[in-house]
Amino acid sequence: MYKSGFIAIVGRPNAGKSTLMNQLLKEKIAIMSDKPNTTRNNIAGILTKPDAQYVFVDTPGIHKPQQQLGRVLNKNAYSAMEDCDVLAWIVDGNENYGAGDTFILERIQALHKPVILLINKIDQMNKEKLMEVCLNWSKVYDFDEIIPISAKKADNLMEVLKVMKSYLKEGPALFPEEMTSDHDLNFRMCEIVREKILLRTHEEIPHSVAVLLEKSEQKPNGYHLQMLVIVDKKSQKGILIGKQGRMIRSIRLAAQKELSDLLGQRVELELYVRVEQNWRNHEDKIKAFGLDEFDDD
Ligand SMILES: Nc1nc2c(ncn2[C@@H]2O[C@H](COP(=O)(O)OP(=O)(O)OP(=O)(O)O)[C@@H](O)[C@H]2O)c(=O)[nH]1
Repeated sequence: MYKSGFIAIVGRPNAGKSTLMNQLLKEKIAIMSDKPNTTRNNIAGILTKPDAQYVFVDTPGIHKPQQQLGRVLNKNAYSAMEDCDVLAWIVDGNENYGAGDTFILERIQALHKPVILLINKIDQMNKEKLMEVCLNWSKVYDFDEIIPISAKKADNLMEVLKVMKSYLKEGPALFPEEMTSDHDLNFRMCEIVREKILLRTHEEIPHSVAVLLEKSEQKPNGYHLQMLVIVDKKSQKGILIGKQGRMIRSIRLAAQKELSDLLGQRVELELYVRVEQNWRNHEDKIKAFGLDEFDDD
């Protein structure tokens, strides 16, 4: 009996959603960093097995929004939750239950869908601690399943797939077998650049950056890409460029390397930094940068 369906991966920022999805798919679909709210769009990763097709939707970490962008990100996440067959709520086992979890719990309760709790980062816990964490979480909600995992070490992920499958519907594959993501190449290329920025910057900058592809051209000596990096303050532009252009160069070289791997050929990347004052509070700009996936809601 073949099964297929959508699994929304939800959780607080930094819980490990993208790591989990990339591990399950054995391919880098979503970018990762230690900065909260790395993921902005709902990213579908598709895993096709002989007996089932799993369509994972990696949602932006749900959080109390401070800006218009935050509200849009939450809206993207909620929409994925409404459309899925089963919810996988991933939590960082090292973190205590907090206000951010109540926020998610309220949403989950309203949906009446099967919920699998994944207690992540067990590689950082001993057995006693893990037992205590499982017990504490079992009091929070009547979860359909609780599975301790380490997304990073790919620990217990076969069990996760087995359990998820039991909640999928009987039916044919929803996407072609060879497809691993529903995001196009341009999006993935911009995300690679954004990841390199996130890995090198701190505080407000990671949240203030958007990356747009301006031009892509196939030339005899490889692929030429021009990308625009948008920040929301003039001071951030200076930081991103760095002393004698060192920071932007380091971002460019790291991204260029990964882009070459992705495209399987030589890549020449040009980066420009532009200030769009306070863009995260302007709905038209959020839409223009492709971050509002449901702008007709
Ligand atoms: N030790 C350990 N670290 C992990 C594990 N899973 C994820 N991490 C780390 O936790 C951090 C956040 O992981 P992400 O996968 O980007 O988290 P996310 O939930 O997608 O975050 P947002 O995109 O901000 O919502 C990264 O530094 C990961 O390397 C794990 O199983 N063990």
